[in-house]
Amino acid sequence: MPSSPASASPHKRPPSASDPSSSSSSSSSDRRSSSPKPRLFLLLFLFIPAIIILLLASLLAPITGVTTALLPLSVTRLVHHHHPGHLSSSSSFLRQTRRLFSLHTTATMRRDKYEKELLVAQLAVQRAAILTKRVFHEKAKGTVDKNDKSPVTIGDFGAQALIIAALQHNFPDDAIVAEEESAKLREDEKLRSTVWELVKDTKLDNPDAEALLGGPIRDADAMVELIDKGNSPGGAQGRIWAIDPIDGTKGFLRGGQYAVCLALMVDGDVKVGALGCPNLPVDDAARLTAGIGENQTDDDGHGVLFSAVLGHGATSRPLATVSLDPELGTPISMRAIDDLTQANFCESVEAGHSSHGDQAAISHKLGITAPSVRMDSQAKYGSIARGAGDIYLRLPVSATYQEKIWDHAAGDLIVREAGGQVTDVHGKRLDFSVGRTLANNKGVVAAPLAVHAKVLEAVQEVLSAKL
Ligand SMILES: Nc1ncnc2c1ncn2[C@@H]1O[C@H](COP(=O)(O)O)[C@@H](O)[C@H]1OP(=O)(O)O
Ligand SMILES: [Mg+2]
Repeated sequence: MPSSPASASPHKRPPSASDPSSSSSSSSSDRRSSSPKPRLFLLLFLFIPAIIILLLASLLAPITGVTTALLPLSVTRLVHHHHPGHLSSSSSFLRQTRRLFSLHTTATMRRDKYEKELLVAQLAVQRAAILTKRVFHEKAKGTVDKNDKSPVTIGDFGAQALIIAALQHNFPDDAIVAEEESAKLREDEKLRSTVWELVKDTKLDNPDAEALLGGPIRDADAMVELIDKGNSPGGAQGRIWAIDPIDGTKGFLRGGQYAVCLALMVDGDVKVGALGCPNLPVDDAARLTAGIGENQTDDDGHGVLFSAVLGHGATSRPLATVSLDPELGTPISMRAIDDLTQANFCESVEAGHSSHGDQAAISHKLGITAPSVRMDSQAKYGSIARGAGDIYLRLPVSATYQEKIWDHAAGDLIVREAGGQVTDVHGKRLDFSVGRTLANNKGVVAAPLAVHAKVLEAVQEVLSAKL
């Protein structure tokens, strides 16, 4: 039968030499009732460590990313739980201390997940993608000029303005590297009003999500100013967003693949990436087909959003699903390739962007017989990340061309988080810390981690004369 606690029993057990618990409990209760000094000692025993923890955690906060806002709350709880009535339990104190630290660890992890950044990036990409789709359909109706590059220009400016508006609203101190600058828009009144007509009423159909992005842009002048906020020189320090409002302009025009691309770099390292691909199938299991490069408009319910946060994996979800839950989405991973001869390649449609001849020679060297799938934009990165394709090569054509960071930042992270490796043709990781271009890199070799070295070897053998 369980014995009742000594304090609750009207008949105290007699102290026994063989029963240390009873002797200590009785002596401690005696001490409690007879002398204030031990109480003071215990108070100090609890409060001094609590204060030291507070000071230490405050000092470490800038390094670890722990939000100091949590500290007073935790310490208050700690102190409350240790009023004199509970002072006898040192294990309870240890428990509370552990809880305090675990609270801080959770806070750090939450912060490392870049939850808000991911959510804003996803929603901003989704909203901008709606605008690009509207431009495409206006073009089809003949409302915007079909014969020149104006649909691209309108879509580029409009999407960039909408994304920057969302970033400025949520992270006003962050720098932005974006592809477009507004000079053309300032000169051309007609172009400006066409872009404004589209921008002013492009919104997410979820009012909470739209509010999170800051709602509509005030007026056409504000829109032009926002576009110019994307003029950061980039670099190795601080938080910098990279935007490509429409990557794959040729694909966009031909109803093929294009992507709305957004990534956050912190001190030169990509932490968050979002890629909206309006003309890719929603289904992650659909393998790439030769015809994926054209006539793939979103009319058939296409459109996928890829996202990744460094260290937290990559996901995909339908581009049409607007949600305030950044974790909604299906984890994606690259296809495990046992036999490299069964792999498939994707590459640029434009031979001027990546050497088709070198790619064919590399395929041959690796014993790959399937013809490469040609498609525009970072949709290639998204496609291999979800195992629809396997390998993406970008083989330099020009000795002087420097790849732009906005053409690779989101895709690089999404592939690596899906179990891939991304390097240049020399085997170096892409270096996003040296400005607006990848000045330290040449070309791209993206493949599942397990076969990347083998693919790189073949690339280097084929390119040996040029490297
Ligand atoms: N010579 C080149 N080599 C590699 N990429 C290029 C070259 N010229 C332009 N690009 C860029 O390739 C990207 C499209 O890639 P993809 O062929 O994979 O769709 C575009 O952003 C385009 O940049 P830009 O927009 O400045 O023309
Ligand atoms: Mg681009």
